[in-house]
Amino acid sequence: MKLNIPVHKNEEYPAKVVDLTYKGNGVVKIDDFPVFVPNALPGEEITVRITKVASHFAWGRVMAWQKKSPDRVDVKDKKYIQTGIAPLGHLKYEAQLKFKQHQIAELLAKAHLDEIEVLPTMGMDKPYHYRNKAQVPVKAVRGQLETGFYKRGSHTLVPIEDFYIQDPVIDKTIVVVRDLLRKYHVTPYDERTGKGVIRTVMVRRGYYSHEVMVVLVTNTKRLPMEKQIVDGIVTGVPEVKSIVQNINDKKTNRLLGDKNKTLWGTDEIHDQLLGIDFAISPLSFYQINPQQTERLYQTAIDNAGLDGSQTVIDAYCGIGTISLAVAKHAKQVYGVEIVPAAIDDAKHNARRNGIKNAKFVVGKAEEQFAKWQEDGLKPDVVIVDPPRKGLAESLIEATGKMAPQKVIYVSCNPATLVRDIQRFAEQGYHVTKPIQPVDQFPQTTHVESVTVLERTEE
Ligand SMILES: C[S@@+](CC[C@H](N)C(=O)[O-])C[C@H]1O[C@@H](n2cnc3c(N)ncnc32)[C@H](O)[C@@H]1O
Repeated sequence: MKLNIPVHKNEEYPAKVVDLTYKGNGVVKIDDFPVFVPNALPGEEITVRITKVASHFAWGRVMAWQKKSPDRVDVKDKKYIQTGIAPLGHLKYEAQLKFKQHQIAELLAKAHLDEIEVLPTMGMDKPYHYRNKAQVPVKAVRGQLETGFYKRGSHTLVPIEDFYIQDPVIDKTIVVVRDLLRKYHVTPYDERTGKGVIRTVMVRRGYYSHEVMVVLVTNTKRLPMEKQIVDGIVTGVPEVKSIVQNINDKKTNRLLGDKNKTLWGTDEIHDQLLGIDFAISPLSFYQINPQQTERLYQTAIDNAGLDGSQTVIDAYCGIGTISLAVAKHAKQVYGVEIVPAAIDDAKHNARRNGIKNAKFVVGKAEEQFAKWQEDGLKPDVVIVDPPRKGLAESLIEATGKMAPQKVIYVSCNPATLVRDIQRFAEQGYHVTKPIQPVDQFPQTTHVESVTVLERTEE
């Protein structure tokens, strides 16, 4: 069957932007045919040039604006759009927060769940400079060693000094390291030839502790001019507590290798989340935006309604952030997580904080739920914080059988959240409070939220 496609590559059309996708692209319709246009906002009138045509949609680029949205802000630097550091950076922050709230509301409406209310998104007072971790590639650009970020969908490095959404101390640290690598002629890794020394610079900084960790990822066992570079970092970054070499000598897209060598200072740095002290080593997972993580998880914990007598399951517990914070308000907490290293960190952090009523298990949450159910475990509250794909159906069924009074759902994907709300209804659980979105990643399209489900049917 021949498809009737009304647009052609490289042709230009006048168009009105009618929507914004969940990925932050504007949508225009040309004879009802959808065209996705980056950097275009609803209400804008534009001239669009078609860049790519597929069978049911096309991509386009804005060539000119006839009318701009009142929600548009000037992007500080076009590099943030080119690299995808701030894909919503052209939208006013208040409009970003509404965009996130509406995304959940629209998906609920499509599922005929309009009766569930969605609260305004909890945002940040300063929605930039929030990231406590940077992983920047190092490459030769026109013969000079540069640090920066890749252009979207490519391995072309765009040199950047101010990353806008990262802690500025981290940005400064990267420049100090870059200048030392240049000064001592350390060669950047070349992924085509597999030659060169330095691949990536990773920097972490504790939000409360201010402790800085610098990780130099090398393609070689030895870091040339090690002493000079370490001395230069210690002098140039007063808050540094740990300098580590991570060896990654494989031809891979993975950023970090498995082997770490502490070159100076401690093996780990520390920071607090929800009053718990966490040890962070080079390979540990740790929340990227601590201020908003505290608000997101505190919302979840407050809604659990704990008084010290309850048994709580924290599914997809990662390094146990929620479990360890919940432990002081519960009788017993059980955490399950698929990554063994994260569970090691959770146990390590429980011991360091003197927490004895949290038990952590490595495994697939869906399988562990079936085991707990068979063992007769009767949690009062189940907290879930799954990855984007949401919950396995079997986990929802096992939850129904264990019959907790409440399920607190921390979600990073509204589409799977709405699907799972419908599946929970089949088990007798209904949303009893408005959903609370929390902006964990300002300037990006990520949408996090907390939903409270209660057992309303036997
Ligand atoms: C959104 S994160 C939760 C982070 C956690 N609350 C914390 O503070 O560290 C989702 C977690 O689910 C884990 N995960 C993914 N699939 C899983 C599965 N089938 N069973 C258990 N954990 C899984 C991931 O490794 C990740 O740590």
